[in-house]
Amino acid sequence: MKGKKIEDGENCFVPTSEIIAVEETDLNKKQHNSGKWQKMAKPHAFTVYYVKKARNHRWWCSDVTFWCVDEQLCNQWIQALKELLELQKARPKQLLVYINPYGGKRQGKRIYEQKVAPLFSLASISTDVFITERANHAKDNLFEVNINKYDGVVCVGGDGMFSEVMHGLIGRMQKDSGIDQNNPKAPLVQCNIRIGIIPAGSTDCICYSTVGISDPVTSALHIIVGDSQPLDVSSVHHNNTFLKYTVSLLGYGFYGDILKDSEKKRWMGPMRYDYSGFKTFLSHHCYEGTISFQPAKHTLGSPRDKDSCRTGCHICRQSEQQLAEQRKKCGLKHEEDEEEWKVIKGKFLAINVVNMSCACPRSPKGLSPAAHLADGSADLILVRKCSRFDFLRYLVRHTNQDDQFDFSFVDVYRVKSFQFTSKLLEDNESDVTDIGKKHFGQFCRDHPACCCNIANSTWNCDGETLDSSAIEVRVHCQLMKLFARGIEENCKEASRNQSRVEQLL
Ligand SMILES: CCCCCCCCCCCCC/C=C/[C@@H](O)[C@H](CO)NC(=O)CCCCCCCCCCCCCCC
Ligand SMILES: Nc1ncnc2c1ncn2[C@@H]1O[C@H](COP(=O)(O)OP(=O)(O)OP(=O)(O)O)[C@@H](O)[C@H]1O
Ligand SMILES: [Ca+2]
Repeated sequence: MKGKKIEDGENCFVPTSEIIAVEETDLNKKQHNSGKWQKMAKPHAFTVYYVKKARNHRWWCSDVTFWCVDEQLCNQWIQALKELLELQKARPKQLLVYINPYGGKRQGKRIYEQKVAPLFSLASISTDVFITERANHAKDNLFEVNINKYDGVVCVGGDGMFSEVMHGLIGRMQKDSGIDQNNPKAPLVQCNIRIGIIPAGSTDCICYSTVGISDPVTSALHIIVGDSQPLDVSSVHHNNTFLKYTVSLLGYGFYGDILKDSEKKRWMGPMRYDYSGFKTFLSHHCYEGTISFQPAKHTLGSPRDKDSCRTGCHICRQSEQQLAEQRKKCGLKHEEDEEEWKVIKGKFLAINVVNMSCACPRSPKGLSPAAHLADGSADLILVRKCSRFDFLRYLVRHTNQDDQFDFSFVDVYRVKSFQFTSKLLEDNESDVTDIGKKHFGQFCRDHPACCCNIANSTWNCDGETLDSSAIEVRVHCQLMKLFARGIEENCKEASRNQSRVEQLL
């Protein structure tokens, strides 16, 4: 925390919504060796802790101390400011915190204790902290706790840890409402308890894509000020059996293979993804299958838009309204039953379905830069069979300003539902006796010019593997909420203005 002292004739401007706490200042602890206050017999002071916005969406906690000769006046100020803070009704008072001590670089516990807990305590937030001892511990626990006691759930870890907490909360919500998650068409009940993410994982894509930076202090401050960002969630089913929910990447081929290989190298920490990424890139496998999807007609946006989803996004708001109206018109009928399906068959290096941009430190603009957080749609990115060199050109564009969709072998669609069946499965399931067709994969492997793999790939679902390759996916508009506000526009500008105001007043 950086502090400053406001003296005679100076002013400081801080919006109430960005005040973290107000405290009487202990002048015995605080040095007051400047100016006229030194001469004063018994000065009084109070400190206002507030959000300071820096570059690249980073927030930190700053403080300003106000000095005064009159004790009563000082107390009146403290009282008035505390009352103003009480009016900030969206702020959480009681949080349930889950820490994965083994995520990312295994720093979750230290990050929470050193960087986050002091801020929560400054903001008078009470916490029940739970350190996980095994995978799915947090998820299982969420089915048992008295959830109504809390104003939010915080997960300290990576995307996998977030996924656990999300499954716990959404699953609990459906169970309590008698909704069968195995029914792919079931209208899921929205989850109103917000989740906060303290990034301590390997990719931290969900945090990065919803806050703009992967930084524990910034995330803690978004929780403290009570931000709220609705988020689309997609459900994944196989043969009327629920598999998983996803909010970031559902990837087959390249990202599925990276994940599968990297799971054996967990000991390498976040580096495992680069190692397995390089290996998978060299192996250059493609997979054959059939994709069907329903285009998202309710949303105004397109994946090739130049503008991306920002705080208070109007595309998300209007798309959600449009969907609600459609649902009203259709009554009990499933509106998706009426809509057309598009079918695409082919050989793909990667099939990615993303509910958000999937921006992360490795790729600050993400897999689909114009994807929206809460518009009830996902972007389906198909990378068809191409040369290694072309695939590398495609990958490199995730790290620079060039358009990664501007390739003849890349197609992108905005969808509301999606299905995939691998060729291998189609062949095994069909009654065709043609041996050649049944062993298509084998032919491909034997054919030197073809890189199609005999085996299936695996689905990477927010960093977890799925057991089935044939899946059915549905986007559920704004199914849950995060303690975040999306990416703020002109962040640099905002921070420059704030400091200018502070200097001027
Ligand atoms: C030449 C450089 C090209 C760099 C291309 C970078 C593209 C990076 C795109 C990242 C997208 C992340 C999507 C988020 C997925 C999360 O739900 C999930 C769980 O945390 N993370 C991963 O699956 C973890 C996925 C990790 C992916 C790492 C990919 C690394 C690729 C390296 C390819 C090297 C080729 C070099 C050839 C000389
Ligand atoms: N105590 C624990 N022991 C082992 N595994 C755990 C424990 N707690 C949680 N997990 C599991 O660890 C997995 C990975 O955790 P996490 O997402 O935090 O880190 P990561 O995989 O390094 O990061 P990212 O998902 O951002 O790539 C999660 O799927 C979670 O279920
Ligand atoms: Ca979306």
